Amino acid sequence: MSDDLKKGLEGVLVAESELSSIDGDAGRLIYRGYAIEELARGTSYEEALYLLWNGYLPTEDELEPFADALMNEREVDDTVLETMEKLAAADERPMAALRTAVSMFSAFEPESDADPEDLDATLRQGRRITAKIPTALAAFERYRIGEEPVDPHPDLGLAANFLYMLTGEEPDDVAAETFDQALILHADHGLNASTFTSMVIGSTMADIYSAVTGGICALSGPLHGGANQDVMEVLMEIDESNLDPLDWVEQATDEGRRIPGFGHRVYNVKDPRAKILQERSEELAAEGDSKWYDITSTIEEYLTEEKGLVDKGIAPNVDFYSGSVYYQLGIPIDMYTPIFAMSRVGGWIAHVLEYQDDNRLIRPRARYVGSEDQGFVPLEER
Ligand SMILES: CC(=O)SCCNC(=O)CCNC(=O)[C@H](O)C(C)(C)COP(=O)(O)OP(=O)(O)OC[C@H]1O[C@@H](n2cnc3c(N)ncnc32)[C@H](O)[C@@H]1OP(=O)(O)O
Ligand SMILES: O=C([O-])CC(=O)C(=O)O
Repeated sequence: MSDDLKKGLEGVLVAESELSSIDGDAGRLIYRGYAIEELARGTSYEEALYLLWNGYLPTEDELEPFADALMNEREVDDTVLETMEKLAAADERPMAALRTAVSMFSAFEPESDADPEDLDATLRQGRRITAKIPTALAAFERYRIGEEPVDPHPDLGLAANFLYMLTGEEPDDVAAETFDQALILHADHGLNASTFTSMVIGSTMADIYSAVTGGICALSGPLHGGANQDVMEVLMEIDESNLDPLDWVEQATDEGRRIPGFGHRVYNVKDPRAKILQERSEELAAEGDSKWYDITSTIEEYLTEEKGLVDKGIAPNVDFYSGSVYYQLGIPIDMYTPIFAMSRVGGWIAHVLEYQDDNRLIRPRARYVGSEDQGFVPLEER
């Protein structure tokens, strides 16, 4: 037994996986052997899900029933909708509402009595969760703006349907394709903190609802999925400060503030997903308001080149450009992290199933550095 302390489990190997691989020095990400760039440009989120869950890219004949099954399971029980309405009225945060919604879905799971070792049943349960998350989230947003939820659209895939349920209007092709691509880019990423959380929960053979709920909790933090919202808030803070963006960043870094959307445990170079999202952000900017793209790219250039962060291995991560993309799609800022969850649920489910297929309880240890002998004193004598 090694006594080496690996704070934050950095570099600790805990599992084998065929799902995704990251080369942090080359800035390369693959899902099951396919480069993320090819998947982002050539597939839909449904195809990426199929790939992660089944191990290969589907044919058209395989994709159709898979996408239909997802469509048929989009509706959520009225009790969930009523809860979304109450949480919206209580000004709850969308990420917390989503956490509650997923936990509630299990009450309406038709296969709730399935044997935990029946991994086919777990996958069907996971598919139901994945199908319902956009519906619950969009309903929450509708209630928040004083509108009724919009029923799922019978002809739209997961990405376009979410935008439709959010706004009540069918998105144009650019919006639907950009959002679909963002979902593909966020679907999996090795043993990141939220996926590992789901795996730890899954390793106890707890149900997939618990594992996904735990993943949502871990994703919500600012060091992980919460950073995409923080990036947009920083951009707005810069805009409202009336300072030159570079003066603002100079001041922030001098004060020791961490710039959200920068830095990564695995990448020492720019995240390949950030490159793709940057392209999307630039394209959207060319058609509309270029302000957010301009501020973001100016900050990147300044931090990486002039401040030398790139030499320290600190570069833009996936969250750096997703904010300006979502903003230009008209998505409310506090929905950015829930959208990340809407996509990453695919990876959580895939990793839990892969791990449970050859399960061993995850249980590390801590080095005890407390006192060995305090000398016990009964309550009345303390
Ligand atoms: C989807 C995702 O989860 S991607 C990550 C999203 N999170 C963010 O964007 C938040 C900002 N980034 C960070 O806080 C970090 O880079 C993390 C948490 C992502 C990775 O952290 P770790 O691998 O644990 O690195 P750690 O926190 O030890 O930082 C290492 C060094 O880089 C510096 N650093 C890391 N990120 C940043 C940043 N965004 N801005 C400035 N400096 C940074 C740290 O100050 C530290 O410097 P030091 O050694 O001189 O003290
Ligand atoms: O891998 C990580 O640690 C964080 C990340 O980029 C992700 O989860 O997409």
